Amino acid sequence: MTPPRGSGDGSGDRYDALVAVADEVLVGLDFDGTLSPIVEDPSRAVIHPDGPRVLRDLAACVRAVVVITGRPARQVVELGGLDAVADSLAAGSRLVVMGQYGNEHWDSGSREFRSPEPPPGLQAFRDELPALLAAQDAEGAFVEEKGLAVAVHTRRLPDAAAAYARLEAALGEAVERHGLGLEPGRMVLEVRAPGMHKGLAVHAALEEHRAGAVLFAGDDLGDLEAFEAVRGLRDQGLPTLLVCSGSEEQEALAALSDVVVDGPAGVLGLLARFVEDVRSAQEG
Ligand SMILES: O=P(O)(O)OC[C@H]1O[C@H](O[C@H]2O[C@H](CO)[C@@H](O)[C@H](O)[C@H]2O)[C@H](O)[C@@H](O)[C@@H]1O
Repeated sequence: MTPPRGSGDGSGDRYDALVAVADEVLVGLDFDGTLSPIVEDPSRAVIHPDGPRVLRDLAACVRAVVVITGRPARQVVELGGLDAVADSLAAGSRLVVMGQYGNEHWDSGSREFRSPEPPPGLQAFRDELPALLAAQDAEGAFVEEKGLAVAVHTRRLPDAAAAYARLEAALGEAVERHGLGLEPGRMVLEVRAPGMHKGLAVHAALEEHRAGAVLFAGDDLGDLEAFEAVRGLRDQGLPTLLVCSGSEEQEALAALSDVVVDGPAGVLGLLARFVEDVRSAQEG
């Protein structure tokens, strides 16, 4: 099989190794910037048009497809049209969402949402936030309420990068005072409970689905721990493939990746091709 476009040293072999053990593969996918194109308004970040079909076909040939996202699980099910995808799944397919960096859970079988209580300290931080934004000349920042977290977006401010830099320092100090964690992302600073991250979510998913191989795709800093976890699994001998959904805005994952593709369209193109290659291998 031809290695995927943009592949670096050894990535063609890694891709082929995953095709060969497809029914053991856990596919972990970030949502924003990986399955849905980045837009200014987070409530409008719907899945790429090819997403539902590719997720359905992929789920039919791997152990499980797990969307591992910073978003609330309920929001990703809505923005991804995942209830409809779940309705269309072949018997035995598994589609899962691990929301809020692995703190929340939804799956295509039960369709139930599980979520813990918000972290202590979050309400006190919320109360302080308007004054913090005003002190940094960032009153216009969009504040996204996530239940277990609060995300401060600078994308729509006149000088988004400068506002981001000012807020990163100020929010960092407040977050520490309230015993919370700061998650930096693409023009977003998220305040949430410390402890959980996507690397732990990858390990939990691997165990839950008894998977023996991993493909993970992401685009942003919140995916770093997942990339590191997958590289650790590779060192232990598991077949793995790391896919970066490339953008000019965030390049941190490219050096850790086996394949860099062009945004969500590129990720879904690679996954569709993976499905085709698995089907060909099974037929022939
Ligand atoms: O883990 P993810 O699925 O990548 O979620 C991380 C954050 O994504 C969202 O923000 C990003 O997407 C927005 C819509 O395209 C964009 O406007 C924003 O600039 C991006 O950072 C989401 O709104 C956050 O809650 C997530 O934490």
